[in-house]
Amino acid sequence: MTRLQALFGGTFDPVHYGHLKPVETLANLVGLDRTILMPNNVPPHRPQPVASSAQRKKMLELAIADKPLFGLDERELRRDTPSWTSQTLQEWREEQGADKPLAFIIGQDSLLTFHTWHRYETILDYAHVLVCRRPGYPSTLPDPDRQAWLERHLTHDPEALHSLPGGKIYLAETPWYDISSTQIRERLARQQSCHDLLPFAVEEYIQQQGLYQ
Ligand SMILES: Nc1ncnc2c1ncn2[C@@H]1O[C@H](COP(=O)(O)OP(=O)(O)OP(=O)(O)O)[C@@H](O)[C@H]1O
Ligand SMILES: O=C(O)c1ccc[n+]([C@@H]2O[C@H](COP(=O)([O-])O)[C@@H](O)[C@H]2O)c1
Repeated sequence: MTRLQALFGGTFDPVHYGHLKPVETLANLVGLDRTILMPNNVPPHRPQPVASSAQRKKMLELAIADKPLFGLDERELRRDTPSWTSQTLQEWREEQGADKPLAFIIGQDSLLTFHTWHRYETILDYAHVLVCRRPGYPSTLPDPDRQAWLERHLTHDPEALHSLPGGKIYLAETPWYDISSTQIRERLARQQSCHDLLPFAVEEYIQQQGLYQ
């Protein structure tokens, strides 16, 4: 069987356990040997991050140094235009060939805004979308047409993710982590500890760089 490959895109300002831990469970649920974290350079739908692209990349490297499941993809860091996921996945699909099973990982909050993404409807032409649960966000879409769109693409069968190149949405039963980068930035600005929220090496780097003060 061709193995499913997955990219997990994000701003990662900074990376935290709410990114890493659900994806570790997701990997077991669907059979991912490797998950590639992909920091964006110019986030399409939000203000520019506080940390530079180089700092966000370094924090990711520190976070995954002892975790063989994870790799890093720097392709979006090499582009100065908005990091449109549809464009990135189109390029990735062209590199990988038409038949290879590919997936893009998002959290539930991203699924709720997915229909606002640039050329969102093309994303499923290039890859599956794997969704991790996130506390505080509803598990259904508010608009009936969008919910119908979701249901047309849903699969509950991880095998389908390996046997088809793309086109399916899988809602994974991953554990809830009530952690956000915003919460971490705010806590650090108030000199509060973030020990339980992100890897120690990342916290140490943040202190060293004087980030989020
Ligand atoms: N706690 C979490 N549980 C599940 N998914 C998450 C969690 N935090 C982030 N994600 C997902 O990871 C991806 C990258 O998220 P991002 O880097 O924007 O983190 P964030 O914590 O949402 O950041 P910010 O607070 O700055 O908006 C998104 O698809 C998001 O849905
Ligand atoms: O392509 C888009 O229009 C688009 C809009 C919003 C987010 N994204 C991507 O989705 C991923 C998660 O985004 P964020 O803002 O939650 O870090 C990240 O890779 C973004 O580049 C992509």
